Amino acid sequence: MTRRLARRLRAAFGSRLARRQVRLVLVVALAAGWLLSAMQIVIDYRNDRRAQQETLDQLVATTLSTAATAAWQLDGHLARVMCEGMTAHPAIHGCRLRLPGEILLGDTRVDRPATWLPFGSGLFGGERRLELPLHHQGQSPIGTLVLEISPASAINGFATRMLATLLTGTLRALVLALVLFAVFHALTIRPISRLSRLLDEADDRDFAADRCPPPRYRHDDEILTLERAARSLMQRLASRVEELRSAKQALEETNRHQEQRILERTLELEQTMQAMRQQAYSDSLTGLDNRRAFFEAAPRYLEHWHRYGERFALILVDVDDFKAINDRLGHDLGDRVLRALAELLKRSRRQGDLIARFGGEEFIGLIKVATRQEALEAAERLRGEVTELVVKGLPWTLTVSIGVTLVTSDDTAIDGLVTRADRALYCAKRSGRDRVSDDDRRRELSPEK
Ligand SMILES: Nc1nc2c(ncn2[C@@H]2O[C@H](COP(=O)(O)OP(=O)(O)OP(=O)(O)O)[C@@H](O)[C@H]2O)c(=O)[nH]1
Repeated sequence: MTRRLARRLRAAFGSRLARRQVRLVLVVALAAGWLLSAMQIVIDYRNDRRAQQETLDQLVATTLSTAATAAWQLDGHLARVMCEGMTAHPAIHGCRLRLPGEILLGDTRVDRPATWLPFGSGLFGGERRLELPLHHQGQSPIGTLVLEISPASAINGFATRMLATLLTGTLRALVLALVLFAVFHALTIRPISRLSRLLDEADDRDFAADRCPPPRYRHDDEILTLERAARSLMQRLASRVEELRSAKQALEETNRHQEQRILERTLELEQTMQAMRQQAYSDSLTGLDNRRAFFEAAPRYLEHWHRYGERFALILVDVDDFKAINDRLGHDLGDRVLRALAELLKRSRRQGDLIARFGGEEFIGLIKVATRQEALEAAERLRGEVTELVVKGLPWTLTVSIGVTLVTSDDTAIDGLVTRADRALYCAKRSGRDRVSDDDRRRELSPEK
């Protein structure tokens, strides 16, 4: 219960608008309350003074004849009773009946409480003394009635009433402020606070799905209009956000699709380039590297020689009388012979060797060897294996001539090596074919047939 009340109070006074309104309402209500109290006090003061004066006048008027009788008859008892009656009035604190010759027939004084209102004497006049001459049947004065008047009790009474008026005025102002605040709060602050909370806390998806309940507000006024306008604005915003979200998703989907297509295209391109590279660097008939591939790769072999001291020999292998195979047995058989020879070269190739079709019926190779002798032996072995090749449709033994040259430290370009090997090959051909020749000795190494 207490917690609920505390929550309600927090909700009521939590907003800045509410706090500002409390201050304003308090100031206005207190100012109005105190103004009304001040007016009431002024009226009260005037009435009080008039009433007091009238009472005093009446008292004096009714007492004067009694005082005159007491003075005429020199009746001290009557004078005392009269004086005691006079001092019973709160404004009179002294009463004296004085006969000529300063003889006192009656003298009564009472103590009055002091006044605590600082400006009381100014408002009600200070203490004063009334000396009223007493006459009997129109004769010269037979005595004097002396009254000492004090405004203390009037001032105190007035002050007490003034305080009560101020207190009730303040209380009334506070109650009024509370009522005004409650009304303002119910009419404006609460719906505005709810609306601002609703706008603050709701998610755009809530607005899009119309999941936000409207604030409980039933008055058809500007606040309701504001709430409707805010709701419609938020709904429009929410639908725009939704559109943007879908557009973003569609864009991301398209991007993914495009990336996928780019990847596929790149792969296709790479495969095409690989195929083109393959075509550009390999011989379509035999599958060996072609002349271009050989000339691009060969410099690396020379570099190896110079950097690591690895030794190589260049060999040129040329089919003997190949024209005769073509002319007599047909071009297709010629092709088959070239393919069979290429297969043999591939089989006998060791790791690190570079073998290529140099052109026509000529093959070239950079083979790893330790010495010139080893190079010649390898060439010789190859030549022997060629003679054992069986090619279907070829009625005679296939032979090749091989030119060999060793790579030396002076060789910086592959062209010079090819020229040397070609010279050795020419030498082998001229010496009768089916033999190996090296460029140094310029003679065939194969036994004479
Ligand atoms: N079938 C076929 N023949 C080719 C190919 N390339 C070149 N030729 C033929 O190879 C033959 C080479 O003949 P030549 O240069 O006279 O050489 P050869 O007849 O072997 O004579 P030597 O080399 O002196 O023994 C020519 O007839 C070319 O047409 C090819 O790819 N396929």
